[in-house]
Amino acid sequence: ILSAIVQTVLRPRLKCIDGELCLITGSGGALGRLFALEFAKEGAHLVLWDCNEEANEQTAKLARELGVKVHAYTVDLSKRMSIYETADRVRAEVGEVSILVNNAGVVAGRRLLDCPDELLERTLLVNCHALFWMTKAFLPQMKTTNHGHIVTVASALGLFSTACVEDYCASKFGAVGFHESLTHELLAEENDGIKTTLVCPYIVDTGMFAGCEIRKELRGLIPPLDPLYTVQQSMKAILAEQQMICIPRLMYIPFITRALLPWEANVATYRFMGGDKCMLPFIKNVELKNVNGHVKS
Ligand SMILES: NC(=O)C1=CN([C@@H]2O[C@H](COP(=O)(O)OP(=O)(O)OC[C@H]3O[C@@H](n4cnc5c(N)ncnc54)[C@H](OP(=O)(O)O)[C@@H]3O)[C@@H](O)[C@H]2O)C=CC1
Ligand SMILES: CC1=C(/C=C/C(C)=C/C=C/C(C)=C/C=O)C(C)(C)CCC1
Repeated sequence: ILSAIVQTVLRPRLKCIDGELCLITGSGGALGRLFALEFAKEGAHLVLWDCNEEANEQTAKLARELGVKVHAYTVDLSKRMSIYETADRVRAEVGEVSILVNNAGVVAGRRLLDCPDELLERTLLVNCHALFWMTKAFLPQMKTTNHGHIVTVASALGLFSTACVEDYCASKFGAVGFHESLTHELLAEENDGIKTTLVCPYIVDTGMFAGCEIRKELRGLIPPLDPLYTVQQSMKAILAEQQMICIPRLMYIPFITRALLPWEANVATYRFMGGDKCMLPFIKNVELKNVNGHVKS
């Protein structure tokens, strides 16, 4: 506890990652692209994985302009063999990855009973199962050198839940459990040179949860996060080798009260803050998008 207090009060030393090889999944997306650019600014060479080739190439182009080596791969993270085959290619064509940022994520955005099974399954495959295959592919080499870092971009919804995003909450609670168990394993085996960081943001203004909102009066108090701010806070935590970060810090409160308060008290708080129905406008948005082919505000 004392060490945690000292680390909070004093500015922690940030590690140098110049020349390290960093793999980022979902690097064609909003947060993935910003992670790529922040890691590039720190001098890390990049391996970029995304299913969206065009968006990924755009990220690669932006990162190359910062003077680092970048290799982009098109991969479907919902397919185990696609992950293993691409990992083999990375090892043969680029080298050994020492920083792994598991950032790619999806959400069905439909009510459970209206949602095709495949869409629910995809959320678990991309947000949770892929963590197993990525770790199995890249941890062995990190273990041989006792050096590396595995970052899991989960969510505040991996620490507490809300209504109508069962697929997403299940996958992100899974990601949090995976991260914690892996961290304990590395510590128990004294692989103390391999660090882990869990990133748990609240709504980020990237469009992924467009429309998701809490009670109007409270929106000023807990506004959606700026994507760059989210990534910069995450970077600080990663470079400080911090085990976990909630963004904003306020998100530690529902995480703690979930365990501390009786269920009914949590339900009352959700109702009061508009946390109970926050996903309904988001789901409406997805519905409109599916009907019209574009998102309406
Ligand atoms: N935005 C938010 O409010 C929050 C997001 N997060 C988490 O942050 C992470 C990044 O989110 P964000 O940047 O907003 O999302 P984006 O949708 O902008 O980026 C996700 C990227 O992952 C790609 N991707 C999706 N499925 C696959 C797949 N099967 N194989 C390979 N790549 C895939 C997407 O491609 P395509 O676009 O083609 O689908 C996209 O480029 C996610 O894990 C998300 O859960 C956490 C908290 C809040
Ligand atoms: C449930 C709940 C809240 C709302 C949380 C929301 C709206 C979270 C959205 C997170 C997202 C979209 C994460 C994506 O990964 C409050 C008001 C904070 C506190 C009361 C309980």
